[in-house]
Amino acid sequence: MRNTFGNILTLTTFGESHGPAIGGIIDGFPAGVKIDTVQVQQQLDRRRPGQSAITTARHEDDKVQLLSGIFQGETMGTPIGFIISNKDHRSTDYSEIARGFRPSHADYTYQAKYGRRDYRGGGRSSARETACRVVAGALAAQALNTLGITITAYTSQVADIKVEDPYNKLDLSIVDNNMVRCPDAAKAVAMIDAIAQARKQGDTLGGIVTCVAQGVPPGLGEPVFGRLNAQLAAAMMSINAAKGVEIGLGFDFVTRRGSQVLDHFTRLENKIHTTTNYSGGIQGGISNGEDIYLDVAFKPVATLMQDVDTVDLQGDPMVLHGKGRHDPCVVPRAVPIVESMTALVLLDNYLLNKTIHL
Ligand SMILES: Cc1cc2nc3c(=O)[nH]c(=O)nc-3n(C[C@H](O)[C@H](O)[C@H](O)COP(=O)(O)O)c2cc1C
Ligand SMILES: C=C(O[C@@H]1CC(C(=O)O)=C[C@@H](OP(=O)(O)O)[C@H]1O)C(=O)O
Repeated sequence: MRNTFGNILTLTTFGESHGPAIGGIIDGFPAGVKIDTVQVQQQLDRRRPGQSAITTARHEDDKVQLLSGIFQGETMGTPIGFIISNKDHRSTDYSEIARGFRPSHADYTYQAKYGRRDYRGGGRSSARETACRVVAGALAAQALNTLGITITAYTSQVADIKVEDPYNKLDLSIVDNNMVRCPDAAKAVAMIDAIAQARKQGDTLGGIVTCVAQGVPPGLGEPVFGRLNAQLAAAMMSINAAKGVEIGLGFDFVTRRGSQVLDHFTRLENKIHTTTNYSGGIQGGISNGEDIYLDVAFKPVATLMQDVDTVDLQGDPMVLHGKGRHDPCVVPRAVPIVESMTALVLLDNYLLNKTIHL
């Protein structure tokens, strides 16, 4: 199992959902970046379980302990180690799952790959691991902020309830005004209601997180196999339950003619820009200086609070009785995770890029 992300800036994570702790090591982080640890904790609070009526009821305070690499409020250029305790695990919820496989979770594939698995809370396959990405992503975002780069994500769809306005017509400063993290207040109410209803029925919903990175200079990304869009897509698809990524117009390009979707050039304040941004800020795998925006589709959570037919370890039929504390929809908590993965990819590429002209 490869547990490390990145080229120059790397993140290695460890830990299982019901073990004593999770944590990570960030290597290659540049020296001299001022770190606001309160802001790192705030970002973790946006992801933590038990934060609202529409998330898992597992209560973790997710207080991060930064162990190394930061001295007198600044990064040292040395490895940044950190740890987060697991305190509210309830492993008895998983006694049936020890005997059988949840359809569409990772129980069967882990068993097939390793011949064993930590069934408690899904072990390593649990999205609990994403807390580590948020620590690293929050630090990366602070480095990017000093370069004038900002990253904001929000919930743009839950089931069939969709925000129609594009990101640049929305007020992204109000994303956290509601618990589903949707900047369209009316749609947020409908989304929250839909998630609450699904939860009552013991069911779950999917959704989309949209993310925008602003202030990215032209020139980030490796032009062939390491295309910036490929790296972003891989980073997003490494998030639990992510099943699709679109960059710029994405799949909507398919129904347009070339003449309708050219991003024409113009000169603005003595710099070359485009008048539209169908490309989502990336052309030829390289950032072009426009906003980078992308959508990540998340499937409905696999663990249902109802009886589910499955098979046991021998392949004989069995019924799983829905039990435990699970998210009825991952998107409200996926918002800071998508921001974090975007920040890690962009900072990594900034550090990788030797030819960038600023
Ligand atoms: C923020 C977040 C929270 C999640 N919460 C749950 C959960 O409570 N229960 C569950 O079964 N899956 C949950 N998932 C999804 C599983 O972790 C995921 O489905 C599992 O690891 C299998 O991977 P796959 O769906 O990518 O194939 C969550 C995912 C994310 C991103
Ligand atoms: C613990 C977290 O979320 C968990 C993600 C998760 C899964 O299968 O991904 C299953 C649930 O685990 P448990 O049954 O142990 O509570 C969620 O609560 C977290 O995100 O920190």
